[in-house]
Amino acid sequence: MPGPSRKIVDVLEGKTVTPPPIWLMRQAGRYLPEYRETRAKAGSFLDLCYSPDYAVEVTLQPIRRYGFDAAILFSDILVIPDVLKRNVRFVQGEGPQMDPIDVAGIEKLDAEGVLSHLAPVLETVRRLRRELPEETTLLGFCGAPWTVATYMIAGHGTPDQAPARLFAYRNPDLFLRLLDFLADVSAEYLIAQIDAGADAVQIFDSWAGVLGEREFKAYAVRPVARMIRTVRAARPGARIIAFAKGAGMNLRSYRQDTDANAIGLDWSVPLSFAVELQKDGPIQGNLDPMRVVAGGQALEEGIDAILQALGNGPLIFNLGHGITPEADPAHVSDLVRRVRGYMP
Ligand SMILES: Cc1c2[nH]c(c1CCC(=O)O)Cc1[nH]c(c(CCC(=O)O)c1C)Cc1[nH]c(c(CCC(=O)O)c1C)Cc1[nH]c(c(C)c1CCC(=O)O)C2
Repeated sequence: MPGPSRKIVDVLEGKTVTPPPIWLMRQAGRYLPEYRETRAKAGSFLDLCYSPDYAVEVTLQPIRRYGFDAAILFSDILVIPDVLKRNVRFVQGEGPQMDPIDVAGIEKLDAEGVLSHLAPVLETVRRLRRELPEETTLLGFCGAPWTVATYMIAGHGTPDQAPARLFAYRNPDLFLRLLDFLADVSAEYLIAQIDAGADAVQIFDSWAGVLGEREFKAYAVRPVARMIRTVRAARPGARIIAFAKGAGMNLRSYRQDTDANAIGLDWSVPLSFAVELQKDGPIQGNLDPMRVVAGGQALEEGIDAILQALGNGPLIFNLGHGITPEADPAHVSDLVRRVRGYMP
């Protein structure tokens, strides 16, 4: 029996859908008053991630408001270090923190019990697939090994991930083992999300842009390729979006090297280069989130430039990174209306 038609699934399988389907990275978040209200009730941010009732609710909020073509599971990439017992906490106004890991800590990492600790997140995925409209794609996700490792090594966010880069130069073999470990744990997590009902998954490599050429191959491409190989070996046909933020020219062979179905583009990727990348397959992106904050002409011009350059090929309309808390929800309505009104 053929399943329901989901536009983002169609694009991931190589089709051109006109107008292009749309969702936004961080579409559930602090720019929405209803999110802030649920967040206040839930306790800590991790409590929100591990409570299926609240996590389902905040995932659905932007779908109800805007009718996006995809819902993305509400969780965080840092649940992986959390279940690896790194003592993750989200301090209001300071971003995420955890116990920094050292050589001895890496040698002691143990994947035992990881999936059972993530059971509430998988329960959220199952409930979402039941509650979402048939035509809405459900996206699961996780962080890429490099990006997750940067937080594990520094113990917090940094402007350029100097601690992880330095650690990798000083301990190259151990660092590769850490990335392989994270790749294998994360692949199992993605397989479990797919089994729970995710139609596709996105791998977020938010810090790919701080890597030199050789390090990009070793720390961004290789572990993500390993993850995708593992997921596809277990679940043939699994649909995967890989988003390597700030990767620039390194994106040229990223799709081929990782075997992702679609690649995500940040707003610094020139549209002329995006056109080249789209010749090899589906792309996702790449509106500057600040255009959504600005609204008006800045928003309209940014949308139109993307639609003109990329709207007649396989495109998932999205931002070039997550929407920010300052964004006006009314500007998001304007964005959705304009993309849906596109006629080639
Ligand atoms: C690097 C990264 C993280 N988390 C994530 C990434 C990769 C994407 C990116 O680069 O933005 C991914 C993420 N984080 C969140 C989602 C949920 C789904 C969605 O709506 O996109 C997703 C997909 C919720 C969240 N994750 C976080 C929030 C805000 C927490 C709050 O409500 O107080 C949300 C809605 C917290 C978080 N989580 C993280 C940071 C650095 C922060 C603090 C910065 C901030 O506060 O915005 C780690």
